Amino acid sequence: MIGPLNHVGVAVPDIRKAIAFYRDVLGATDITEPQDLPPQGVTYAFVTLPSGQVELIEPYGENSPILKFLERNPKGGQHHVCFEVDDIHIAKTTMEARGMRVLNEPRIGAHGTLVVFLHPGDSGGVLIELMEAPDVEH
Ligand SMILES: CC[C@H](C(=O)O)C(=O)SCCNC(=O)CCNC(=O)[C@H](O)C(C)(C)COP(=O)(O)OP(=O)(O)OC[C@H]1O[C@@H](n2cnc3c(N)ncnc32)[C@H](O)[C@@H]1OP(=O)(O)O
Ligand SMILES: [Co+2]
Repeated sequence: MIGPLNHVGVAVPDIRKAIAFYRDVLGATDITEPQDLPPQGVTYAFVTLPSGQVELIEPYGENSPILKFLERNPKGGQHHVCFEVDDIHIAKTTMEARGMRVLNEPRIGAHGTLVVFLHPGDSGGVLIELMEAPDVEH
């Protein structure tokens, strides 16, 4: 059921500084313009490296879910990993059946498909995002 790793999420205090680092120091390519995603409380941008994408996320708004993370990690840090699934609804019920706390109802994520998050307390301290793979026929 769990498909390929889609991206590694990195929380940052300043997304444009972070983009400059990934571009100028690491040579990232295909860098997207920062986009606000108010319902998810983040501003995000994707940078591409040979092994895949890094998603840079900066808090958006006072209720951003990453504000406390950045209070704990003021310079930013590795925040989550995101795996693709064919059907987010099946994935959600399967994860719940396997004892995972799913933190939200499926909602649109940065790639424009439905996503859910698993509570890191159930997944070895790693925040896991599941996203419905783009271009999957339903
Ligand atoms: C969706 C758009 C985009 C995309 O790709 O499409 C994104 O990925 S945006 C990513 C930002 N959105 C989210 O992270 C939504 C899901 N996250 C949450 O609901 C919260 O961040 C939550 C519940 C994971 C943590 O909330 P909060 O930090 O406010 O609660 P606590 O401080 O009480 O933390 C509880 C417990 O979890 C540990 N924790 C928190 N964040 C992380 C993390 N990123 N990785 C691992 N562990 C994390 C924290 O240390 C606490 O642990 P404890 O042992 O209980 O002290
Ligand atoms: Co993500």
